[in-house]
Amino acid sequence: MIHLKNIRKTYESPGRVSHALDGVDLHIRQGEVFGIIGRSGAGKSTLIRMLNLLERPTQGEVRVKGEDITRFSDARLRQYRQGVGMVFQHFNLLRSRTVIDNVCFPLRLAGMARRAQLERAHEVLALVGLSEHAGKYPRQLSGGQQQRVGIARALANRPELLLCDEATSALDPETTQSILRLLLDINKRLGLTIVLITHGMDVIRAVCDRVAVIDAGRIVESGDVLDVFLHPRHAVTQSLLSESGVDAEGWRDLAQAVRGRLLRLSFRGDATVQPMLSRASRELNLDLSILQGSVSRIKDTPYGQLVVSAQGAEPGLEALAGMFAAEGVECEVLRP
Ligand SMILES: Nc1ncnc2c1ncn2[C@@H]1O[C@H](COP(=O)(O)OP(=O)(O)OP(=O)(O)O)[C@@H](O)[C@H]1O
Repeated sequence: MIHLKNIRKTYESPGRVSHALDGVDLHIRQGEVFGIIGRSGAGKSTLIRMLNLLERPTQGEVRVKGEDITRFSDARLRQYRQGVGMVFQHFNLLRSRTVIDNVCFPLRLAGMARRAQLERAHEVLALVGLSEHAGKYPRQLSGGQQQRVGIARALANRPELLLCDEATSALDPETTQSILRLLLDINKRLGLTIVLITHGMDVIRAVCDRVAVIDAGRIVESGDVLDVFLHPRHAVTQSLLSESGVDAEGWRDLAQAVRGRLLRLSFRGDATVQPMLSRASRELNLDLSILQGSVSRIKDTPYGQLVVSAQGAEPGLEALAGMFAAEGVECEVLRP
């Protein structure tokens, strides 16, 4: 659906040139939830704003359904932007307008008649669970409710693409989860494509299908969220994961203290709940001990990773990898 090709964005101020984006290539598929994660100043906001041209690239193409939107006329761009909703970290609601008027705002800009505006606004308020708050002012609502208004406003014009600029960063953990559930529900029910930026891996894990990690204006790693969580390659990805409690390397401190072969096992889906360790121990006559492990979910898919030491006779050790492979478990030898 969206292809970013060799995007560069340079900001120049007296005595300083800043390369906010430095040759970004990215492909976002129709109907997916795509996450862009990186540290502060990495270029996330600049990147997401390329998708509705709130920022224009210094160089490169932003292709949406085959067309380079950087070449659109002003009128064409206005029309394109009506098909793109945006949700902001600090909600950006009009404080002096009621909830319903905030949601009507983009519909009014699009030239819709007042009656139709109200009808559509009530529809999207129902979708985000705020029907009974239509006549209130933003200050009368909690942060989570205000963000729901922001989402309703972004959906009013029936966009095909929803951009979320740190949409949950100003919210507490519980409210964050409820907003993320709402975004997932919208993605499934309306089939719209969602692109979000965040600095938290928990957000990526909860809602994204695919992820790109950005650092100093470059995409340093990208792929299916499961693959990136199970096999992070870049140091930035590894440290972002370890900050969110997914530490793939913690076993190293214990490795000296145990004997035997060290294996890293990666499970996904049904394999996560199979009693494979006890079976391997029983059938191959091995002693297995766990040095590190985690089991969690990415969207609806359970996944897990274990580091185990295996001790026993050579034939049993040799058969172990094959037994795991037959069950769809990846087995990596960390120490022979
Ligand atoms: N209008 C601007 N003028 C000059 N430099 C800018 C401008 N906007 C962004 N930058 C610079 O571009 C780089 C990327 O900024 P950007 O806001 O995209 O990062 P970010 O990853 O979204 O950071 P944060 O998480 O802190 O919002 C930074 O070095 C920033 O200082």
